Amino acid sequence: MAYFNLSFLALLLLLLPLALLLILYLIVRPRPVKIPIKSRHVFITGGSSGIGLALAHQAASEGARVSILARSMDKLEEAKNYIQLSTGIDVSIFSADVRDYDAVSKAVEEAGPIDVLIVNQGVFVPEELEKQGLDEVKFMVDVNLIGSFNMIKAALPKMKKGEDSMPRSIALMSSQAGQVGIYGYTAYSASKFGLRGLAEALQQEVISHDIHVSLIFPPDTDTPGLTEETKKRPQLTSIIAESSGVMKAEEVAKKAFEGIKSAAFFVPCNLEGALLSIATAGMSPQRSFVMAFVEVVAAGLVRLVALFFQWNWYNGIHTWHAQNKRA
Ligand SMILES: NC(=O)C1=CN([C@@H]2O[C@H](COP(=O)(O)OP(=O)(O)OC[C@H]3O[C@@H](n4cnc5c(N)ncnc54)[C@H](OP(=O)(O)O)[C@@H]3O)[C@@H](O)[C@H]2O)C=CC1
Ligand SMILES: CCCCCCCCCCCCCCCC(=O)[C@@H](N)CO
Repeated sequence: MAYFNLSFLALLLLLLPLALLLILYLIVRPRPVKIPIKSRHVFITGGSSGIGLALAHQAASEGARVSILARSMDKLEEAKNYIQLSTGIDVSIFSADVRDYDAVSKAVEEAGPIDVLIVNQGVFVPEELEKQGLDEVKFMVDVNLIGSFNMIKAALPKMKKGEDSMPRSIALMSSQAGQVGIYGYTAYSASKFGLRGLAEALQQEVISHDIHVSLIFPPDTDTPGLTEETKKRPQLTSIIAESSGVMKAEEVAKKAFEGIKSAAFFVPCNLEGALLSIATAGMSPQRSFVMAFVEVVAAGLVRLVALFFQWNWYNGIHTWHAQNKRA
């Protein structure tokens, strides 16, 4: 009898997760889809530097037709030459400020219909809100958030009527600071959290046109932008950001393309990022039933880990203030 009960229990323990996996397999929406890159038109904003340049290089290496957009023509030409030399691919360049809708619209018109739009441009000036000028706050929101609206508004009509019948992608470059608010990043985090709302709503609007939205969440990444940023970053910003380490732009680009190709809605880039994505899954879509399973089963435990991170960060903030009062 005891033997029977035990094996029954073991069977149940095995069947429950299998049943959950089956249910999730049946219900995950949107459905999994593959986005081909080879021979397709990949348009990257902020493609002349850092992560954007690494993305452009990777797209070219995979045989895509690549266009990049940024303000400085000099940096665009430098990027074009670099990619030409290392891949033999000729990249189209467009000089425009994403804050200028007409300029962006004209660039998109010239570039032709886009298959994969990567909205990657971004600016970051970390400072405590009390010290930061509202002009800088507005600058970050304008470039990172409103600039992304401008890009998508300009590209969407032609993306809907794609030339081929293959699925297309709109990918947005967020940041781990777009998943959790970080000291010194009130404006930056707000601009990146904004991208999440944009992405979630947009995915529902474009799904019937076979367009798939991805949100990429890198940690600190070694780029010209980060070099500038660290010169003026509050110490506490760096201490908290160190929880997730630093990646190379090429590594982020590789993760980003893996995510884009599998049309993942959330694209974390490192282990901490994977945890962060489970902790902040919320009501975001999830196409992978395996990831959905992990999210459901690990939710409580990952929340506990998140609370330990907050414990650690707040202790750090208190300690820092105590020390700097004495100094
Ligand atoms: N580096 C990091 O630690 C992390 C970065 N990110 C995000 O990744 C993205 C790229 O960052 P990163 O590679 O470090 O940045 P870089 O500063 O190295 O490059 C930024 C790119 O964006 C372009 N750009 C900036 N402002 C505008 C504008 N108004 N209109 C058009 N293009 C513009 C720049 O060209 P130009 O100046 O000529 O216009 C450049 O090509 C950003 O969205 C950033 O928030 C996310 C997490 C971490
Ligand atoms: C469940 C537990 C999760 C634990 C992991 C938490 C780690 C969070 C670290 C946040 C780092 C933010 C870096 C922002 C980089 C950036 O965007 C700037 N460099 C500007 O470009």
